[in-house]
Amino acid sequence: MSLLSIDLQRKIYPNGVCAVQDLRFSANQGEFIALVGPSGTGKSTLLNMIAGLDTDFTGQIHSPPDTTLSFMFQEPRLLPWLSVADNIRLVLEAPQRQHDNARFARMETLLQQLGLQDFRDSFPNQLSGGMKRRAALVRAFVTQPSLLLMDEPFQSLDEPTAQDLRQLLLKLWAESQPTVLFVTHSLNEALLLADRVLFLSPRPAKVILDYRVPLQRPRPLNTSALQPLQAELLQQYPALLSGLLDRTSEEFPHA
Ligand SMILES: Nc1ncnc2c1ncn2[C@@H]1O[C@H](COP(=O)(O)OP(=O)(O)OP(=O)(O)O)[C@@H](O)[C@H]1O
Repeated sequence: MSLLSIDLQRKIYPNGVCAVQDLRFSANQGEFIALVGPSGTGKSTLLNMIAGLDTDFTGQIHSPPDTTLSFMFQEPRLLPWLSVADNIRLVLEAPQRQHDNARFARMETLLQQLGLQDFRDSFPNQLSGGMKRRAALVRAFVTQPSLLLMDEPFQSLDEPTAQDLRQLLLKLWAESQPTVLFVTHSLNEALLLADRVLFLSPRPAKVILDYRVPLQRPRPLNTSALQPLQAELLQQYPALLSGLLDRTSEEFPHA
């Protein structure tokens, strides 16, 4: 069943930059979709439009009226003057949300599950980069969203930490099955996580390949298992992927 349907004709910023043109796709309930494309093509712009943060565009974005949304950004965006627990409570106590004890219980479970139970009263500047991302993951999942937007959430972390977070994300996703749109520069990360990879053109962004990842779940931890897929993709779509593969081979060494 479709959760999200995107039919965008155009997004032009006031300075004349056209970030998105003729971009169309739909996402089913519970699907994990990676968006991969060159730097500056319009990936963040697209997520902002889907989240309703940017409404100045021509086109349609449809989702059922009861869709609930979480957004995890490149930076964890924790408020520095609040503890980990208070940062998370903030989304539970947002004015439009009813006080719901089950959600507070869920916060405690997630803090435990992500190994943050002893850091619930710590402040963000007392946490490592990986722990801040864990807190951001708790915040993203605690409201049990039906749509989760993730904009390069594991960028600029060391590779083992990023790999741990990817596994945690897959576990949380499997438990509650939100539809995920995950922006990444890394083909390996996309192949490891997603059911489908949407490859975007250079700006203005449009979908140039909608690729279904032919791998069973649970996904292999060892990224060398992804090499045959990469090779096959490169053979089939050489012009499309050569740039991406060059960029990602360094950043994602074999586990
Ligand atoms: N507020 C803005 N005003 C004008 N131009 C903008 C604005 N925000 C983004 N752009 C431009 O729109 C284009 C798309 O930007 P966007 O951040 O969506 O790309 P991206 O694919 O997410 O990039 P990256 O992979 O580097 O994060 C870029 O050329 C960018 O400079």
